[in-house]
Amino acid sequence: MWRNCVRLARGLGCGAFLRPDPKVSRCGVVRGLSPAAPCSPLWNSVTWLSQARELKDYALPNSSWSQGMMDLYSRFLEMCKDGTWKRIPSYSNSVDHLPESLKLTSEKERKETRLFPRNMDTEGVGFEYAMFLNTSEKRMVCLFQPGPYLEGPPGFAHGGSTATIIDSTIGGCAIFVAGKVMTANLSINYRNPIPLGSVVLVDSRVDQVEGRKVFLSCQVRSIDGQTLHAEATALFIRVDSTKSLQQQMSSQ
Ligand SMILES: CCCCC/C=C\C/C=C\C/C=C\C/C=C\CCCC(=O)SCCNC(=O)CCNC(=O)[C@H](O)C(C)(C)COP(=O)(O)OP(=O)(O)OC[C@H]1O[C@@H](n2cnc3c(N)ncnc32)[C@H](O)[C@@H]1OP(=O)(O)O
Repeated sequence: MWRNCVRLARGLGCGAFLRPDPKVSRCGVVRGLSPAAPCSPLWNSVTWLSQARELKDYALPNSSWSQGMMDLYSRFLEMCKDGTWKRIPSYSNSVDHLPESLKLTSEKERKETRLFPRNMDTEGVGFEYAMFLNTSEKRMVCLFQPGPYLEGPPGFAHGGSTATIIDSTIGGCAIFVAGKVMTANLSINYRNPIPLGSVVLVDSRVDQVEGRKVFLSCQVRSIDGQTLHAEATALFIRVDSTKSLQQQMSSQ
């Protein structure tokens, strides 16, 4: 079963968080993948992408990460050891995250599907973040360090960038629990501005699932938990009938 989980996760592009992969360099680039590399239907289905270009996992530490970001990241990695939490790898193209079963036909044909927060060319200037999933709690947390290109009020993160990271974290949580979803509603209360370069914890969870509707909530807090920066509720709608990633992983 473990082997199948690993295979599935590779198909999802998740190999990096399941076990160290010798093909993944320290900066998270997956090198030299070919059809002869570890084989499973899901793995094979993503090799056409990796042949065309290298898959870089952006949710790994880089030199722009502050000590606070590194410390928090290490704390969550520790919590991954007993399987309670899982580190979620992150790529610049959204389809690289998805198994074939969750892709629309048009996505299969499209080679470039840029995922907005992962498409800044310089490390540290925009969205630096790493996500961790707790499946039993239906919870996704995101460690977020906003860079200077996200400036809104002088010295602070633009509210739209905060909305983006909330939407991505909540969205990631909804995807793992419910499968392919779209944001239908996102309601945010901004409580305290987020200083650029600081590190905050975006903590989201699924509160309820009613048919195709997935209701979630989220809080954005400082690392010490003392400052509430924002809180949000969201409604996501499932847009197809495929099983959730969580169901697929547990049925392997
Ligand atoms: C992008 C993939 C990345 C993959 C990542 C993989 C792994 C995760 C790792 C890391 C996470 C990283 C990234 C996270 C990814 C994504 C986050 C961003 C997500 C987005 O950024 S996504 C873009 C913005 N999003 C839109 O662009 C949606 C535009 N919109 C529509 O596409 C339709 O509107 C739709 C599909 C929403 C519904 O359309 P529909 O036709 O399927 O359904 P319908 O309208 O019938 O509604 C069914 C029932 O929901 C109720 N309902 C609908 N809307 C409501 C509302 N607003 N308020 C209250 N209730 C509502 C109805 O009232 C009815 O309720 P009832 O059944 O009770 O009558």
